[in-house]
Amino acid sequence: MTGYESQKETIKDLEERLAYAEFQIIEADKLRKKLHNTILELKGNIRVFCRVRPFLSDTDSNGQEEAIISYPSSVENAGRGIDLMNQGQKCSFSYDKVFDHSASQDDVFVEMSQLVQSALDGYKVCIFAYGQTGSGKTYTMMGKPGRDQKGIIPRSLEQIFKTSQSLESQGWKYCMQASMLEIYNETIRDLLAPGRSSSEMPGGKQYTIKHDSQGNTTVSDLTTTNVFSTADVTSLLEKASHSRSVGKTQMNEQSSRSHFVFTLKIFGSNESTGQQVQGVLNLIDLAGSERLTKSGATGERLKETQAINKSLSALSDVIFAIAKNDDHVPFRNSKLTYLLQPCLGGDSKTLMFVNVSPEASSAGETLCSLRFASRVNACEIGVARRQTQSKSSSDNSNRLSYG
Ligand SMILES: Nc1ncnc2c1ncn2[C@@H]1O[C@H](COP(=O)(O)OP(=O)(O)OP(=O)(O)O)[C@@H](O)[C@H]1O
Repeated sequence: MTGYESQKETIKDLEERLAYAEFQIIEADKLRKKLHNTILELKGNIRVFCRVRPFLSDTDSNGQEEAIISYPSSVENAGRGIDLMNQGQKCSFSYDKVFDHSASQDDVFVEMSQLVQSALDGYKVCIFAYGQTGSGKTYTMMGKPGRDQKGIIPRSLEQIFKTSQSLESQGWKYCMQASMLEIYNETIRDLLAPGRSSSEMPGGKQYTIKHDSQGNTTVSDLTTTNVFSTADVTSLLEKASHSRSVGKTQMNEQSSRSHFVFTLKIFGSNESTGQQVQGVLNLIDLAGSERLTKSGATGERLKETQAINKSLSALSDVIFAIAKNDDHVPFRNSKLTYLLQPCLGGDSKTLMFVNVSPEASSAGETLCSLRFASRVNACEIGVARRQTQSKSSSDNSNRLSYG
């Protein structure tokens, strides 16, 4: 064999190996999606992760804080159980995952990156953080500046953009639209409205929540912005955070007094297979649940606290109605529950974080949060459906189908 022929042979061999490797990647990706969906279906739709905040230096200045939280050592509850001592009694709970005070932002995100990924596959995904004021919801969802401190929202967006780029080699093209709103005193505020200041609302805007027959949610007059990179979303998040209503209570100086809802709509199409997908990622930082007596709120703050408590109790009414399989679920009793209706009552993949504080002074609040989370964990809301459309079906009809 001549040198030329042997080189040709080598190239052919390499090409065959490359084609096989590409085939294996596609097959592995299909398997990943299938396994992930099977796991979610087996687990039911609303999953619950619990995260315990570390003691903060000003709450444990002498290192003398009494430990009220411990973790069961049994093998079956490892990483899933949490025990709380309240008024001399031990209360035990278990969830899909429990993160102790030492869990890093990275440890937390690793556990949910597959869930985030499924928004790109055409699912509706909803992740929300619930818990007492100062228990770490904003830290979990948004995080702090610095690579290691970034929370779920920036990490999810980084992953979505990175993965969407890598899927380009398989023929996928994605278009993404972001919107951000807050619900403050039962009123929706558009955090990306041009020229918006925290004290004034753009006139004439209605912000009416609507769900269509396919479970897609829109809020009228809400600003939606096309985003092409993590940097685009980061600058929108900065804009939104300036607009957010932040007040001061005795519980947490930087306490967020509103529910914050970040929505990323994802439209994907594959030129080679003709497939189209439409996914949604909802990331929600709820306002803190707190008792009126404990927060020391008066005047405007008291009104805010009452509105927050009303919408959080509407959330628990909805969850309890779903858990009991009631015919009527009172989604319309608050803006928050009506907005979340497709996530709570339908076909999306929903994960709730219950954030808890470790201090003995918060034991009562922690017990309430853990009990609520157990009810949420027991809810089965149906099977998540992927919103996808193939080219052949689009020839006959313009509607998206679920599959
Ligand atoms: N896992 C953690 N590691 C380190 N610091 C944390 C952690 N969780 C929370 N913190 C810190 O605790 C404080 C309160 O947390 P955070 O603001 O996230 O609470 P929150 O539940 O969002 O409160 P609110 O309901 O008032 O918005 C912040 O200073 C935050 O940085």
